[in-house]
Amino acid sequence: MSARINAAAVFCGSRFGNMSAYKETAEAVGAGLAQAGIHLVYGGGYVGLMGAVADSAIQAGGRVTGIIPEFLESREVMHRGVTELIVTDSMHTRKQKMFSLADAFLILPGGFGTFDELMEILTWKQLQLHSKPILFVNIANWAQAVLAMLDEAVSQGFASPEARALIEVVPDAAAALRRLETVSPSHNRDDAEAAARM
Ligand SMILES: Nc1ncnc2c1ncn2[C@@H]1O[C@H](COP(=O)(O)O)[C@@H](O)[C@H]1O
Repeated sequence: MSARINAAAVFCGSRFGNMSAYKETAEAVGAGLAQAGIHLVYGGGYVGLMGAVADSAIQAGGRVTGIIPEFLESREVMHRGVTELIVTDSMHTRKQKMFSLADAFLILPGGFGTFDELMEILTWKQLQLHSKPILFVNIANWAQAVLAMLDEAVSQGFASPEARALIEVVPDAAAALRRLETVSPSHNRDDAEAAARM
């Protein structure tokens, strides 16, 4: 696969979850990005699926940038084997930096932090601050309840069907990696200008 984009940000859990498929998916995504020559941008931790995606990308020879806020350095066990580690002063700066480096976003299984990251990147897209793809990797239907919540917001008249369509749901790592092959780097918006509005 030849890379059409430079970098993808992966949002995922700082825990492994209850099914082996979650870790296997994180590893497949990490290795697949590396093999495609796509730079992995992630939250900088060594634990859970975050560590798994980074480790597999590193093992496959990929470029990995971890971005972690100073106060989480010890709690999430900062990964010291990554190509580049950026320590930020806040959670918000971390997300802004991840946003500005990435051409696309992959959401893997995770907990509340992953949900926060998903909703922020989705609402920035809803506000037309960016047009980068958001791929929700719905392994074993783990995200069914999240997707149902989004659908309900549309049903209840709180969100538009167009906004709901801003998330692409893919079933597994292979489908996510295939979709990335079709994405062009996003140059239609000045990231610095967009970041100033976030
Ligand atoms: N409130 C939060 N905002 C942004 N990011 C967060 C928040 N809480 C946790 N995080 C980060 O998200 C990832 C994954 O967390 P999980 O809860 O395991 O999904 C991790 O890097 C947290 O620091």
